[in-house]
Amino acid sequence: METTEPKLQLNSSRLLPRRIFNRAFALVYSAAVSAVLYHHVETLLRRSTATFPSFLTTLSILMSDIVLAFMWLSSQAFRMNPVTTKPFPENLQKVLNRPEDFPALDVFICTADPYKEPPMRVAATALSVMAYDYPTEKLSVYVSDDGGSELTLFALMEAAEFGKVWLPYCKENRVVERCPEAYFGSDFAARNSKTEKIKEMYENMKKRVENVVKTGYITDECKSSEHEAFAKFQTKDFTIHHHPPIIQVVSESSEENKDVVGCCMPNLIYVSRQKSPTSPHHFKAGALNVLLRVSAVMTNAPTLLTLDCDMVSNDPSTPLKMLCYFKDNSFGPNLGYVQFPVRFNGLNKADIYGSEFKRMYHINPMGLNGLSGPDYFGTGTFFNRRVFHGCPSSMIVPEIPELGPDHVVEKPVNDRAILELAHHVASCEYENQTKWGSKLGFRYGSLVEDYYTGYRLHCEGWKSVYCSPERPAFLSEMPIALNDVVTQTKRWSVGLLEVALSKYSPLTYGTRYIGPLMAHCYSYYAFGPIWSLPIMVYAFLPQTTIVNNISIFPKVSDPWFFLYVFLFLGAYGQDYVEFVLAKGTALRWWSDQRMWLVRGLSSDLFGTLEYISNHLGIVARGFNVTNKVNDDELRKRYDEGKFEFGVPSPMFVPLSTAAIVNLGAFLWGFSQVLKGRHKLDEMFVQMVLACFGVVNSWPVYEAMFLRRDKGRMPAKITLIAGFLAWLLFAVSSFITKMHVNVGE
Ligand SMILES: O=c1ccn([C@@H]2O[C@H](COP(=O)(O)OP(=O)(O)O[C@H]3O[C@H](CO)[C@@H](O)[C@H](O)[C@H]3O)[C@@H](O)[C@H]2O)c(=O)[nH]1
Ligand SMILES: [Mn+2]
Repeated sequence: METTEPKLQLNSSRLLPRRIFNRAFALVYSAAVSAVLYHHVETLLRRSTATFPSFLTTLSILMSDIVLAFMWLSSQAFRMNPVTTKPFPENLQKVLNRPEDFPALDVFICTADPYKEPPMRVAATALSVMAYDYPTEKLSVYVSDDGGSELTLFALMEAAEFGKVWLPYCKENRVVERCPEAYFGSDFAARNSKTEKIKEMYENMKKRVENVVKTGYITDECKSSEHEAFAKFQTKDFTIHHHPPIIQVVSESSEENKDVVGCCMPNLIYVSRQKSPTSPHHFKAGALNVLLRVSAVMTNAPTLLTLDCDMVSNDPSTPLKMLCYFKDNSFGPNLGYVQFPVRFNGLNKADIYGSEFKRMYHINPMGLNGLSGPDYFGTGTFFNRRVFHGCPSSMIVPEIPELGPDHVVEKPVNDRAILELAHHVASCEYENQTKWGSKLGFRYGSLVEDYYTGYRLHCEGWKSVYCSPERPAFLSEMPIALNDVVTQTKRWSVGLLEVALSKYSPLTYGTRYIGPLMAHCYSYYAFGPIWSLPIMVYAFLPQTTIVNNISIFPKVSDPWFFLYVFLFLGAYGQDYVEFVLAKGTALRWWSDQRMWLVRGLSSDLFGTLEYISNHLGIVARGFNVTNKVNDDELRKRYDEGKFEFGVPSPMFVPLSTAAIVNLGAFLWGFSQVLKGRHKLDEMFVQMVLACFGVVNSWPVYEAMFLRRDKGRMPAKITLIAGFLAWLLFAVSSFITKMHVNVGE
């Protein structure tokens, strides 16, 4: 009898048992949601004869609850089929044992501003992936520099030199932290003379790079042999917004370029695409498309990895884990990308800004795993290059054969003809009258090009996998000042609305192409900015009515009251349980829900306004790059768990006003109850909401009245917020009195 070799399992998937509970709960909860909506409509019809303010109040509550119900419904799609997966790289090694068996891998790293994104950090990211446990001759790292800065190029040249020592050292000593900064700062760093020597080399290189960044130019003695490379930046009229394409092979994978033990080095290529004030450059998506083309011409690896410049590798075996999916035939040829989670370094204990984004980066992707797969996070993603060339069943032929996914590159990266073509495909005009950005490559039209591209790929029929190994594959950093945080999420809000309200809206186009469940998942994000409406209403309306002695919710003895209790505790309870099951702490959960409220009152609201003004042509769209430089004082305050206000940002006004309004309403209501003028059972729901607002606003009060450090709330914002709160109370009581008088 014929014996077949047992097939080695490359990965396993597990359907989470909680789906049964989720489905049952969704059924019960949807009955409760319908009941409450019915209740509102009924009240509204009854009140249409009542005074205008009370009609308006019920209408606002109804609209808010419709939004909450819609968001709740969309979020259920994530809960129907959660799946986790696990790769088995040890089995893969038995299948692929010769370097030739590995597919080539092109890594894309994007940077855009040497002052917001320190070149040293970009260099560390590049080094951490150059040191992957992967055949070096198969590995190419491309750095896209939208900042068009010689400082970044200088840092990469230094990194390439240091890499010749660092790569063999890592492999010899089986170092896991292959970002030198992380390794030398950790307790795992070996203590011996060789390590000390390498550490000193690293420190010296860091000093050189940081010095150059501080002075802003590269002195002649810093420049090694590559004089001519820097000359490209010194041409007349060179600016960030206007310059020719610059492509520089910093380190070449060749016989001549070896590390200190004689092994081949990976390719490291610097790319700064051409910029011109008259051509749209489509931000990061545009940069990635240039990298797609330049890399196609130079190496054309079938697998790609996209990384933000601040996302260092934390596990050298990640590419093997990725191959456990791409090499597994059961996924079929439709597997488009493998997404690893975004995890963060240096968050404070309570993660005050909810920077972990547990729901977006961890809980929801597990839910998507049981459908067509996770959305694309923009970083930490391995792609099959083929996805950028049309749907799985029919390939779109590119303008020139060298850009096709099957094209074989036969010349070295430094070949003259290759370099010439690479410069050509990195020019501004190249994309005119082509399908790049619409049918080819990363998609244009949204500031969240990652979300949008992933969505369009799913619509074309590609699938994806979310793989979250125990040891984080990558580590990134998050902004630690509130203004930076909400500026980042404001950009996301604008980008999401651009998708939600386009002809590719997940609700319409999505439902047609990816089915209702996936479409709801994508809608949940796309329409996310409308959280702002119910949050604004619930932050101000019940509070204002307390002060005007109007009861707007069922009283405690009313059976409808219990419905409210169930809806509130049910949603919060389920959210809490999921958060804790995803290894969250109660403290971090609290911060997470608070940030949801903060975003509703700042970035979601301002993002919506920005979207509207972009649309009307009042303000130009822009990608505001997140600041990645923080001073020590700010870091210290963050580590102590203090919110950083500091700057007089307009985005702080609504949340400061809400803080004052809630406190005012709560104190006033409480005193009225004590004096017997308010009946507590009639005002109970409103008082609970105001109290909830007060508890959530605690850091705002501290920043307004108790703190003296630089991160406190600017007096200007406190004054404006105080005035607005007063105005709200005054106007509302005027209207109420007027209508009472009219009614009499
Ligand atoms: O014109 C641009 C603007 C940005 N970037 C790069 O894009 C990356 C992300 O920018 P960042 O300012 O860090 O934005 P974040 O909001 O932190 O990034 C998240 O959101 C972005 C979409 O808004 C995604 O592109 C990112 O992958 C995702 O991590 C960085 O490496 C930038 O250098 C460019 O290359 N060109
Ligand atoms: Mn970022």
